[in-house]
Amino acid sequence: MSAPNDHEPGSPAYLAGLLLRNRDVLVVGAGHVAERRLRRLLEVGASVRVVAPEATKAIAALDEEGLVAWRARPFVDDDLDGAWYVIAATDSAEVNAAVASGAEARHTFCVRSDEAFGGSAWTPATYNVQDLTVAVIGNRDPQRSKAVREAIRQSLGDGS
Ligand SMILES: C[C@@]1(CC(=O)O)c2cc3[nH]c(cc4nc(cc5[nH]c(cc(n2)[C@H]1CCC(=O)O)[C@@](C)(CC(=O)O)[C@@H]5CCC(=O)O)C(CC(=O)O)=C4CCC(=O)O)c(CCC(=O)O)c3CC(=O)O
Ligand SMILES: NC(=O)C1=CN([C@@H]2O[C@H](COP(=O)(O)OP(=O)(O)OC[C@H]3O[C@@H](n4cnc5c(N)ncnc54)[C@H](O)[C@@H]3O)[C@@H](O)[C@H]2O)C=CC1
Repeated sequence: MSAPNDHEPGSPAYLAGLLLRNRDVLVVGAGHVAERRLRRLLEVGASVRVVAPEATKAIAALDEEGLVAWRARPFVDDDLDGAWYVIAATDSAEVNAAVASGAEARHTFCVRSDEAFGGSAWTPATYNVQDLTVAVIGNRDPQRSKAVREAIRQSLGDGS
């Protein structure tokens, strides 16, 4: 399946602060990448549905606690209905492509975790200090984005 976008590498992302509180967010896949993103989505109050046959212990525990709604089965296209934002984080390129193309058809922003240009959004390296959120997006170099975030964290100090 071809990538729905045709960005040039290096084309900048338009950074928007999504207000996801109580908004439906779909996470497809429940492995370690999904787990990292879920934490952040829950911090901002999103209403998260997870679809995956298998989940990490931490995600299964969040489901038990009622903090996310996990459907223990493979993705189907209808799962995308109603979602404001989608994360495709399965270990199958085919499934991630199907998620991204279904989201594209619905004009719903979607991160494709295994192929940057196959989706319509990227996840920044982020942290919060008081009422400030710092987010860094690079060009497919997450380690660099992480390092820049840490440099900003140090320059601000934890409490400022
Ligand atoms: C394009 C983007 C789209 C997106 O997924 O949103 C993307 C894409 C890809 N990442 C890959 C690999 C890894 N990414 C991480 C980690 C992070 N990745 C994040 C963001 C982004 N990753 C977006 C770009 C943002 C930017 O460039 O600024 C962070 C910042 C945010 C977050 O994930 O929360 C978070 C660090 C934050 C933190 O820790 O705080 C690790 C480390 C780990 O997992 O421990 C690895 C393992 C290897 C390694 O270390 O490089 C692969 C290859 C996958 C494969 O091999 O198949 C692709 C696919 C591709 O580039 O096409
Ligand atoms: N963007 C990023 O930051 C990173 C991306 N990756 C990429 O993300 C992918 C996922 O990585 P991990 O979370 O480590 O994988 P993992 O193997 O821990 O988890 C994969 C998940 O996908 C689910 N899954 C498989 N088939 C499915 C289907 N048909 N429908 C719904 N869910 C399905 C599995 O049940 C499991 O929950 C990797 O293949 C890699 O390409 C890896 C590291 C970082």
